[in-house]
Amino acid sequence: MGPILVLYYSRHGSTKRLADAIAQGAMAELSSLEANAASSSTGESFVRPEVIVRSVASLNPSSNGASSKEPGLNSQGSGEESTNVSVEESNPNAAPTVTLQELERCSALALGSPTRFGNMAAPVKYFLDSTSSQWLKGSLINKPACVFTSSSSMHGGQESTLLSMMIPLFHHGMVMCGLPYSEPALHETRSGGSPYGVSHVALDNAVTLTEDEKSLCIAQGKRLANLANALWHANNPETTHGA
Ligand SMILES: Cc1cc2nc3c(=O)[nH]c(=O)nc-3n(C[C@H](O)[C@H](O)[C@H](O)COP(=O)(O)O)c2cc1C
Repeated sequence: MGPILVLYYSRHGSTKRLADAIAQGAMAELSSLEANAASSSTGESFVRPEVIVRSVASLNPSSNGASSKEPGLNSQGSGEESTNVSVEESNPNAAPTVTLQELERCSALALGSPTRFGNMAAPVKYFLDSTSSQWLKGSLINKPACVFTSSSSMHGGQESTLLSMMIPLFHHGMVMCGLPYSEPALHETRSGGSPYGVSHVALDNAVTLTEDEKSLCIAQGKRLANLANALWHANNPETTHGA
């Protein structure tokens, strides 16, 4: 069973916090699956998969003089599409950059992006647009996935961003999982969190997650890991749990 991949882009750190909390939930679920297998009377063994946290690469520096604040503008600032993409600084504390092999090998994917005009950020879309060979090979078919986002305002397009990130994952044949309303924090949250996926509202650029946001991330990570194990086992009936 390949690693559970938590993949994100984050410029200021909020989306990274969500990613780290989802990874924490996934690891907790794997520990509990491992403990259950160890205490099982059937003597079933469980080979625990890794949880890896990765970021997508920033866009390449423009050599045509376009401002880093103006993605997509050409040197005349006309707004016409430039052949060189412009600089998008990433968080210096970002996780290592993902490779296509890591994506291909994963047994589950959590994909996160800041909300940008109600949509995913360009570096995330740019990365997804580089995955046609994984689509051709069907590498992600029947693997579970979830999506997450951070925005600066409560009604600034979190749900549309989450839905937009799901679309390419459906094309890849992934099995989308959100959060059920049996999660108490989904009823109680006064900030981020939705059945479409976990989120953070970074009012005044506050990157720290609320208790409800964090507990929903943990629940999302657990659900993703649990589904990864179940789906992988269903598709590989002859093999040891998690092997
Ligand atoms: C180009 C751009 C577009 C943005 N669009 C939105 C938006 O539509 N709605 C919103 O609430 N916040 C918007 N924001 C704010 C970010 O979503 C917010 O700061 C987010 O928490 C950043 O995540 P990060 O800390 O992971 O970088 C935008 C920011 C930028 C730079």
